Amino acid sequence: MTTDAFVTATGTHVPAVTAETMRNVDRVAVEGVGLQLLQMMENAGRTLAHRVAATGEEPAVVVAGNGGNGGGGLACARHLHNHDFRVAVVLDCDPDSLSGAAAQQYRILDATDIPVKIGVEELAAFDRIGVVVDALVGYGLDGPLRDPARGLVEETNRRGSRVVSLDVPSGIDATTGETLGAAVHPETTVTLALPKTGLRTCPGQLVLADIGIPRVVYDRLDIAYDDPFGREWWIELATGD
Ligand SMILES: NC(=O)C1=CN([C@@H]2O[C@H](COP(=O)(O)OP(=O)(O)OC[C@H]3O[C@@H](n4cnc5c(N)ncnc54)[C@H](O)[C@@H]3O)[C@@H](O)[C@H]2O)[C@H](O)CC1
Ligand SMILES: [K+]
Repeated sequence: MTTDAFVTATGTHVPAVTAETMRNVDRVAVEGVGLQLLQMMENAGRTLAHRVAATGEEPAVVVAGNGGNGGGGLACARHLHNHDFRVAVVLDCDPDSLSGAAAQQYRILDATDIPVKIGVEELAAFDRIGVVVDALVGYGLDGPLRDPARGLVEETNRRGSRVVSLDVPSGIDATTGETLGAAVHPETTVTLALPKTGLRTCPGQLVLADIGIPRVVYDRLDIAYDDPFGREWWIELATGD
């Protein structure tokens, strides 16, 4: 299901999609045209790194879950580190519980000297945090945030840190926009490929990142898509009101 709810600075209308439709986009991208999740995740992480760098804040602390959202955060940490930004990672889980593309991202990260810590006590132990990168949960939220993710969100909010969220602010339902318990309050959300219907009421700036999905995928899913990016790799969106 899509609703035409976002518009670019040049007036292009961008269809918003539910979490279910986004899963279908991922499925057709992988099974239909051969784009791998790891490729899309890497594109997501690199664009996120650009937006985090633009805050001018250091250190950046990437708070990462164990799914696709977390994997994008791990890629972001590596791209920031490659460009001499001070960065650390706080996982909400033991790295051994990572799987698929997120585990592949962690394996690469583990070859670097980026500090990786686990749990809310480690987040609280930072003397100073320039910006929190919220890569805990994206469109895979299944209900009110549970610990440890909830504790990490509450600590982030307690600190009052600047926050940049990946895809969907953690704790907000990607389809309905409901906050089902605790949720972060990002200044910027970098959402991926297409905006989600639940982002209409999203606080702060909304940036849409191209993660390399060819438009044929949208055509196959009958999603009315006018290229919103032109010569840009990411663009700012406003609600279409
Ligand atoms: N084409 C795209 O849009 C792509 C998006 N990518 C990113 O992948 C996520 C979706 O990944 P998925 O693994 O399906 O789910 P999440 O990572 O969002 O969430 C699963 C993660 O969250 C935990 N969790 C879920 N509900 C709760 C809860 N109520 N309380 C606590 N924790 C919860 C769960 O345990 C998992 O750890 C998308 O948002 C993008 O960021 C891909 O990178 C590439 C393609
Ligand atoms: K998130």
